[in-house]
Amino acid sequence: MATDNPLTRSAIGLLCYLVIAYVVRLIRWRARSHGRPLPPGPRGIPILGNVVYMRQPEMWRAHQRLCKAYGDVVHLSVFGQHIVVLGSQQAIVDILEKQSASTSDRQQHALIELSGQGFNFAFFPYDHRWRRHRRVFSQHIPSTVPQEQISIQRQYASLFLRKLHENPADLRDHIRYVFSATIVKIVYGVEVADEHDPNIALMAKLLAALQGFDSGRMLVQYFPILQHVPMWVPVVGAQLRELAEWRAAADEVKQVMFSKTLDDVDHGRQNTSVLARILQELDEEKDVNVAEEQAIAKNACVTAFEGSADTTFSTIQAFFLAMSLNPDVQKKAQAELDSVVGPQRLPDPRDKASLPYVNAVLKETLRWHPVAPFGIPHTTGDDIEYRGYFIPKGTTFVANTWACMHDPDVYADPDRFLPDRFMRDGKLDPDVRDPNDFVFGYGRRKCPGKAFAEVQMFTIIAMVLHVFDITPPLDESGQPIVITPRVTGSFVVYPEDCRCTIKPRSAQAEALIVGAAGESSTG
Ligand code: HEM
Repeated sequence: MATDNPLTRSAIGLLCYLVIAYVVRLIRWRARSHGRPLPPGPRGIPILGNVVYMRQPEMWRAHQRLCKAYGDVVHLSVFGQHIVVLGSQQAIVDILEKQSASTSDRQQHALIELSGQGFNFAFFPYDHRWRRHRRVFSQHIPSTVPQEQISIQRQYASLFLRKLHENPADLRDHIRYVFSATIVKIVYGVEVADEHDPNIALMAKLLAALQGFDSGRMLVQYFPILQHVPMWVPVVGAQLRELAEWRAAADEVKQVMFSKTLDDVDHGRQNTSVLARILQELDEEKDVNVAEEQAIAKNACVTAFEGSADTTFSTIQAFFLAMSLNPDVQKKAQAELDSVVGPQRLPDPRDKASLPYVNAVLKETLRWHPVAPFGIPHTTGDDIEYRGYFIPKGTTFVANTWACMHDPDVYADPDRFLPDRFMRDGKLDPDVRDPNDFVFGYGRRKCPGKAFAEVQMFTIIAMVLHVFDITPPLDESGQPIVITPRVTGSFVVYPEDCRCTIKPRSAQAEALIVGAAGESSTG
């Protein structure tokens, strides 16, 4: 008989095992899903699933098309991982806001630790440890921005004006500098002199690592087993070496910046930074695990730096590009500043309520160029139901923030930069969809630096418009170069080209720039 053959017996045994495993899985799935289907979506290819939808240029446009074909809640599967694309405000609010007790988790993968990002609580699972980090962050960078932090933002914004005046061609470096230096001063109390300061170089390494982490090109993200491959293996070995450099950069930043602040505190030097305060409070507290609390403070501070430096850096580049492409908008904002603030002083955050059009410029910048077109994807920690569909625990939600910001039914002509769409009768129109409710994310994971970022970006935009004219860049023969707005990056995006010509609006404006630099104690 054929079954006497041990090979055949093993094959039959394996087959029986597979059939039983399949049936058990099916029964369990039925029990969990109660027969409800997954949301609709395109058919995938074996093993890879719908990977093609997760790796393509301008993925947000591709997802918008996907939602047109299948509806605003679309199921994809990539290497067996469930992904649900959310393509409308309704679906995002229903799932990420209203069910946020279940949908605030993050997908965990080997790359987070391997790339040195294990400290960043933006990537933590939704658990007790995340809550402790987030609480420390929100106590010290609260939603009502303290006056002391506003003053530091203003001081560095003034310095930014002077740097732009002296060397407008280095726009990008100045933007990088102003946001990095401000957060480093607020969080660690460390003064960063200029773009060439070693602290900036240190932080730049960390940001390069974050951008690499985001890029999706690291193979260990998809095949964690590859982390055990020897370094000499082509391609993977080179990636593992790169990851080791990123880890070293993250450890260095954490340690160097922490030690500077600790040294100030230990030697009684004046330091009123977030970290110094936390360390002083810990000194006075009894019954706390100081090492554990210090580790949380260290993580929260570097997370603040990472959360702040790139998002604002990208948004303000988009602002300069938008201004050089839209002279009418610029003139209108300048007219408002002239009439409300006048030529004798610079605007400041207290003018915010009296400058609706400048507010509209900021809103339109955030809408036109959402820096994180998909936010940071959430994951569900429980099986959930939506519109009769079953969404299993562990599903990752990709919320198409970009699509909500470019919905032609909400924003006519969405690719155009039109701050007027937020205005009615000379005031901000409360009935227009507010980009601030989208671009900073959703539910319990919503950006905790939102208020801080809004005040800082408003201050910079208002100050820049008050004293500078921004026009297109010129070529060697003095002719304007026409820039077509395009972005680079994947999960965080940056304008590909934001070159422009920046000149003081008048002699009086120039005096304000120079005078403002005198106000700042830095640089
Ligand atoms: C243009 C400015 C900014 C934008 C557009 C932005 C956007 C975002 C988005 C989309 C998320 C993910 C939210 C979610 O998971 O739903 C996020 C998270 C976060 N942001 Fe921001 N952000 C900005 C500025 C800042 C600043 C200035 C800070 C710090 C001072 C900051 C700190 C953080 C942190 C710590 C998280 C992680 C929150 C968590 O997972 O619990 N962000 N941000």
